[in-house]
Amino acid sequence: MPENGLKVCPGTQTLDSCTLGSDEKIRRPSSSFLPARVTLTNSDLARRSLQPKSRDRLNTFNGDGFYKGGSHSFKERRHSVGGGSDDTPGRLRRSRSTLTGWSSGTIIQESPTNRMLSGDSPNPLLPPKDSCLQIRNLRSKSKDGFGEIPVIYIRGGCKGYGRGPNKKNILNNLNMTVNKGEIYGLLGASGCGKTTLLSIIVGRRHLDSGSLRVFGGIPGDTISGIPGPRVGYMPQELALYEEFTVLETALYFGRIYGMSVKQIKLQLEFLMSLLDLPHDKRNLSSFSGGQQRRVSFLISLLADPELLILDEPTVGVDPLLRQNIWNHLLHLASQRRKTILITTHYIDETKQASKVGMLSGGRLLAEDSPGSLLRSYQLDNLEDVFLRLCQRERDSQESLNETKPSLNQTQPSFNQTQPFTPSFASTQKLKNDIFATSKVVSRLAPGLTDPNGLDISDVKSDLEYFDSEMKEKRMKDQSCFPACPSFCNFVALLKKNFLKLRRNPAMLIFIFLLPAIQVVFFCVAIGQEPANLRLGVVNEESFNCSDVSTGCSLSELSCRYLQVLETRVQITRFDNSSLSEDAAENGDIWGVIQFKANFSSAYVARISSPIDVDKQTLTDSSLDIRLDMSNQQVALTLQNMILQSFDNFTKSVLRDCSYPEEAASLPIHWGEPYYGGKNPSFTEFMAPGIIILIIYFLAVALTGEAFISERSSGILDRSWIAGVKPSEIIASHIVCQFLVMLVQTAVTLATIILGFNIPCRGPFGWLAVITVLQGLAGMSFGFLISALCDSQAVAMQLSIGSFYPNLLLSGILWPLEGMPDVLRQISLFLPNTYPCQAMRDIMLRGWDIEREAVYMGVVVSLVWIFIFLSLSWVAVRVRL
Ligand SMILES: Nc1ncnc2c1ncn2[C@@H]1O[C@H](COP(=O)(O)OP(=O)(O)OP(=O)(O)O)[C@@H](O)[C@H]1O
Repeated sequence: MPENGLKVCPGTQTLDSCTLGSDEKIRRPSSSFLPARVTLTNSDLARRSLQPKSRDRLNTFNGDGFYKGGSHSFKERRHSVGGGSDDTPGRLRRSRSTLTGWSSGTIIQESPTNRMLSGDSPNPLLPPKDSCLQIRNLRSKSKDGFGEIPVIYIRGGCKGYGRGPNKKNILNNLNMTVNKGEIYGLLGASGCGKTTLLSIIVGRRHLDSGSLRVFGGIPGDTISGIPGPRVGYMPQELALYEEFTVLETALYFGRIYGMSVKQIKLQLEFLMSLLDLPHDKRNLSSFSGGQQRRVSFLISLLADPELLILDEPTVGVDPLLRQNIWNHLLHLASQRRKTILITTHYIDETKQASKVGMLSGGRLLAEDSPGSLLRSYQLDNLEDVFLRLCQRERDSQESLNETKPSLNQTQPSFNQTQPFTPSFASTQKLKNDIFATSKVVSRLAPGLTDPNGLDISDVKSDLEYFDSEMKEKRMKDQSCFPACPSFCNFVALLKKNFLKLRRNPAMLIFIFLLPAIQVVFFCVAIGQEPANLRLGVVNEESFNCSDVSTGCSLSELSCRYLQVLETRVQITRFDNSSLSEDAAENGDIWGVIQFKANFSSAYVARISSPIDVDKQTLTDSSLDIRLDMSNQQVALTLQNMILQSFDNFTKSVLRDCSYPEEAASLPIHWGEPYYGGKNPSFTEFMAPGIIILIIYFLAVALTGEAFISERSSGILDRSWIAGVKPSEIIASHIVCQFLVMLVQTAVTLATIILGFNIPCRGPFGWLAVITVLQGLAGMSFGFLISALCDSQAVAMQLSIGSFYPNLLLSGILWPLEGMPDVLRQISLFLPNTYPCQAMRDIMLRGWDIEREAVYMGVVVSLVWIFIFLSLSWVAVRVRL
């Protein structure tokens, strides 16, 4: 969008942008700097378009008389002084306005507050003069003290929601001027775009097209002071931490505004008395709705801002207090020259405003002082004026629909979304008149070519002037600006984060103990050898085994073997194989061992002379075993027990008969393992992965909603408008979470290593470092999720969605060597894979940091932290 040019809102017809009605007034927005502005009726314009050129003298007047003048640049206007008022004529200002010469126009005069001399009265509550805040509070007055630039200046502002055919235009070529010291009451039906407009002014949203300047700068540009303490914003929602007291809330926002604790407390005392708020230490959650609204209002006043933007501040406030609030606003505007933009549904209260803007159909139907509006429409109250304007809009819209159906067909979304589309013409003839008028106007003033009724050259020069002023100020203030607020904001955010944790001690203890609790569950429930497994036995040699042989006795050896086996499994004896099979098929036992009637003699023959035995002897000396293999872990454990028991049984027989034990063993010798014990447990294999999993995903869960609740409650917006930056939010969360994570890591490692004797053969320090880094990676991922998601449900789904790939592919549950090659390569890029292997190598192999596998665990964790934080920062910046 060209900043200095004006264009018609996308999806809006050119003619729609004109502010003319059939007998409506034409305002000249470009003459917003003038004390006296002129509005013309449509008939005036039409008449003028037919007048000979020589009669179109350009005159400026203020209600009493005319000032004949031509075109002057904006800089010339800065030298103008005084102005007219509603009731009393003031001194004249020179103007370049090309339309001020039409004598039949209605005069829109400057409000009394607008005529006040420049310069704020000294405020004892303001931060000290040497603070950065003070330097940021740029005076909107020009160097020579005259001709202040407007505080809010919007020309041709367009804003819509949605895309393509679903796009809803909310603001359509809106022009608005709010001058210093004015109370500007913004009126409009619910849903007409008031909040949208306010959020654009404070820099939370951006115009699709058109120009906006606040304090002469573009919101978001640090030198404009927005976001920052120059603006006090009260949103419609509460947008406060309900678990905080009023003082804590004030301290949080006050620090962001750069105020000292003393200043905050001083200001708080005054504002609490003004707003009749209770001086107790209750949390805001126990305040009534009206009291909460007043606290919200208090926060917007806290830094004594130059510009107050109040979105329905008097909702839920009793009439007496409402009048108090208005009295204070009037005092701020008249005595302190504060500028106040206020939306309200109580139309009547805006009669106290210096100017009222009536928003409908995306633009201001009228923008004038209440007195002028009442006089112009000859009505008693503003509500009737508003209704009259809306009714007129509706009528003209209907007549336009009747006469020009094709116009609507081309703009379906426009008409659907804007019931009170402004009436510029009710017939084609009228439209032609207006275009003819525009042509005359452009002949009179060469810069005026925009059929929307805007003097493009005026707007262009205004914007150029603002920009040059801002450039000058930026150069002057550069030295102090960047450093100071960041530290103040960081401290404020950090204190707020810790306070939030402290406010909920039960939750804090739970957060600290949760990893330990999970580790205990893991160590107790997972990795232990299955016990009390039931095995059926059909022993044809001896059913009861009443007489178990000992020493070198070689009879009833089956009973001797079962005696060894019984120490590890539960044995159930069956008379015959059909009964045991039934039990196994019913799931009562995990398997059946069957001995032949001549097992002992056949087995002795087999081990005595293994080469000479016949096939029958081999069969009779074998144990017939069938297992239920449905549970691999149980089946493998049983196989292992049966084999080990048989090995022990054979060795004991050979030993008792004075034969070498090894004679019956497989000719394999298992040496000392390089790493780990001879009988490694599944727990040891799983422990490193479990530590990572617990720490990483607890961090994801704890930070995954960090921004979401703050964003949905409007607190994030409010903090941002107060001057907080995304990097500060992230940094404060990192510090806070880091300390929480240190405690979690200490508790987890102590539980697993000291509590459950899981060995850590390598350097404990590096184990702790990788654990903490994994927690930070999880925290950063949580930030990313919360920056991307609007709702907690979506964030939860994303967290769970990421949990399973990490669990299954990172080698936590199963060795990477068991995966297909491609998947193994992919899994190496996951944030937990290398760190898990590194921890396993430290704990079980005892490796140190010089090993590649270990330092890769550190490096990969750091890389993922960087990636997640960078993406979070981008996401927060884009979405904040
Ligand atoms: N983020 C958004 N996405 C889509 N539409 C939106 C969004 N925010 C607001 N709107 C729509 O824009 C229109 C103007 O909303 P806005 O909140 O500005 O109205 P309002 O005049 O402040 O209303 P009220 O007086 O009830 O607070 C409404 O129709 C609203 O539904």
